[in-house]
Amino acid sequence: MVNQIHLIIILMSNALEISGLSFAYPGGAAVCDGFSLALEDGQVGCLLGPSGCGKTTVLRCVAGLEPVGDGEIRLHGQVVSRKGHTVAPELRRVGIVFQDYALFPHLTVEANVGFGLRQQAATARKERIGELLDAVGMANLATQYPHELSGGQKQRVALARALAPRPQLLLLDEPFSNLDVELRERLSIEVRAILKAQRTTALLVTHDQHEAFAMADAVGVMRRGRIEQWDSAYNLYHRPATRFVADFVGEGVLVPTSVDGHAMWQLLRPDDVLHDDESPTKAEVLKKAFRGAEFLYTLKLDDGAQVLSLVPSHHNHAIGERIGIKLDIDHVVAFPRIEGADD
Ligand SMILES: Nc1ncnc2c1ncn2[C@@H]1O[C@H](COP(=O)(O)OP(=O)(O)OP(=O)(O)O)[C@@H](O)[C@H]1O
Repeated sequence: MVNQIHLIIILMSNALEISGLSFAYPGGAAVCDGFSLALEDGQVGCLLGPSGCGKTTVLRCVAGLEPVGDGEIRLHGQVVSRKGHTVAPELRRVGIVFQDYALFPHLTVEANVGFGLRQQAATARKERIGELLDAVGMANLATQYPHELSGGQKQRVALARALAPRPQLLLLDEPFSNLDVELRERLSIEVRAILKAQRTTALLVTHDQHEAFAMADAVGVMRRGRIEQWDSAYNLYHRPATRFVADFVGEGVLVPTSVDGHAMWQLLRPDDVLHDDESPTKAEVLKKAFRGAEFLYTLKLDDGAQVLSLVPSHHNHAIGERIGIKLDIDHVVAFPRIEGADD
């Protein structure tokens, strides 16, 4: 009976639930205060935010590396952190992938991957190592040492090592920030596919929104130790809940406007401002950035306001030229203009 109740609790509960978490480093100010989030089984979540907003600190609390103040952290319904109670990191079944790979230099790729499986019988261990090396595309490098691998290959091994013991949660702390942009984009997509294939619940931390968008089912934009908006990438971009989210996610400008007599800021994304030679509304080209398929133009309107416009790159206009524009706004996003509160 007790076991049945336990099973029902596990089935009903989230894989990870953080509620009302507060945390301060000894002698320091609060890093998190009233921080909450929940991840369902198999969901990939991401904390996205500027440097110093507390992303890594939240991961450290979830991993059991820091004792928490107020609030609770639960893994599949079991409280692993609350004030005065911290389940040790090695008892949480939480895997971690770090920015700097942290591989064992004296162990081969396969020994690194098998490190967390030392208690298992040799055959089962070998089978699991093989399965993971296949999943991350490293089977042909099984006997190499870390110093013989590229950055991307090292991070694949680190991922395989973290996944090998089937953690109930995987934490990834800026996993691709040491890699070049192209590889970063490719690996984010690959790693998401691997996590989904292994049905792993994961929480990623990054300040790179492309990485967040490529990998996560839901993204929490953090500011000063709290989540401002927990949402899909699409909604964060098109329906930002606060001015901070609008500023932090994607490109765009906030232009002053008036709605029903109220002073507001209206968000204009570069894809809201279209270039149209026939349009009577003209704007001056102040800056242009070539992006391959498109130019990102910074344009000055007649009232002095500046907007961005994404234009197919065969429309190659000179700085200082006046070009026709029109707005194509599907959904107006506006925030109240409050004196002194627009930081
Ligand atoms: N060991 C520590 N002792 C005292 N303060 C710390 C410690 N580690 C971090 N902090 C402080 O806590 C705050 C949050 O840091 P944290 O590393 O969690 O931010 P972050 O969002 O992960 O930043 P980044 O993107 O730069 O890694 C910062 O103000 C930082 O200075």
